[in-house]
Amino acid sequence: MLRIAVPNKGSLSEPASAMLHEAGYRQRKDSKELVLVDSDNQVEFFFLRPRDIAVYVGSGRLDIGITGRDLLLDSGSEAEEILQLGFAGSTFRYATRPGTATDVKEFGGMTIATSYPGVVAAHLADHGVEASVVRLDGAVETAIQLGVADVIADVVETGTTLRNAGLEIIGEPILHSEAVVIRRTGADPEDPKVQQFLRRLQGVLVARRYVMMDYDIRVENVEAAIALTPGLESPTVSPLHHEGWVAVRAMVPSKGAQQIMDELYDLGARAILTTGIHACRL
Ligand SMILES: Nc1ncnc2c1ncn2[C@@H]1O[C@H](COP(=O)(O)OP(=O)(O)OP(=O)(O)O)[C@@H](O)[C@H]1O
Ligand SMILES: O=P(O)(O)OC[C@H]1O[C@H](OP(=O)(O)OP(=O)(O)O)[C@H](O)[C@@H]1O
Ligand SMILES: [Mg+2]
Repeated sequence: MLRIAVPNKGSLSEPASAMLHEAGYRQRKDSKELVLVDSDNQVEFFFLRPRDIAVYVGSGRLDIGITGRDLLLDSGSEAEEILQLGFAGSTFRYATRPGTATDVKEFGGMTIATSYPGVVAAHLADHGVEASVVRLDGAVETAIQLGVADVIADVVETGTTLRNAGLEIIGEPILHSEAVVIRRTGADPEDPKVQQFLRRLQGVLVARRYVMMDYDIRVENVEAAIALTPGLESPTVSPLHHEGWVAVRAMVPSKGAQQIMDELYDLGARAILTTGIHACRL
């Protein structure tokens, strides 16, 4: 049985379970459940604190896990990213009160509060800056107001929390994070159980990002039309009973599908339909 770590709380928890459910796996009904066996699919899910997941996977106790790239890097565990999941996207950045500093290089001798001390210490070392790092569990933005730190380093999504705390961003993002699937560094990349799990999640990603587009078009315009809808490999072009016309079927990114439909219409395509993809294996 494949043993998989899933976040039990926080920003990653709900979208991770939703994605697993879409991929055909059983998910827990009660948020107090810690372990769930999906015998039909031969997997066992362990619902763990997001911050602990890289530790379990890095130790080899669990085969794979879903966590945030920032948490993986901060843990320093012997685990690596094998698939990006496209949710819980954020940047990790420094911020401070206006007037404190304008560049990381000015942080020397200051105190930096963060929930990610591993990431921050490594970043400061890379920039040759000697500063103290104070680890806090959350609500890090308040640390400056309460005099615990001069600078914070924290997750930024919309920037609203920083603005509300009267803080301004300093420098470029320390990293870009999103939810990722991880496994132990050096684990067998060909493991068929892991490969099947990844194909299922990739199927969900594709089903979320693409729609199927069908349309009819005159033969002489088909080349111009398929330039707009090249598909992932190659579009299907089938003859129609109506002479001089063909039917085209191709996957197109759902973002921008309406614009493609407008352009196809202008090219003379008709009966242009898009349908959602429920699941797929490429
Ligand atoms: N506002 C946010 N937008 C996107 N991703 C976020 C946000 N806040 C946290 N994350 C991501 O969630 C993961 C951290 O999960 P964790 O459960 O530790 O914190 P959380 O989601 O802030 O939950 P909580 O603070 O309620 O415990 C990280 O990968 C982080 O990048
Ligand atoms: O840029 P924003 O859209 O404002 O989002 C970023 C905030 O979201 C998270 O906080 P959370 O609500 O999880 O509280 P926490 O600080 O206690 O983790 C994160 O730690 C930031 O504080
Ligand atoms: Mg948080």
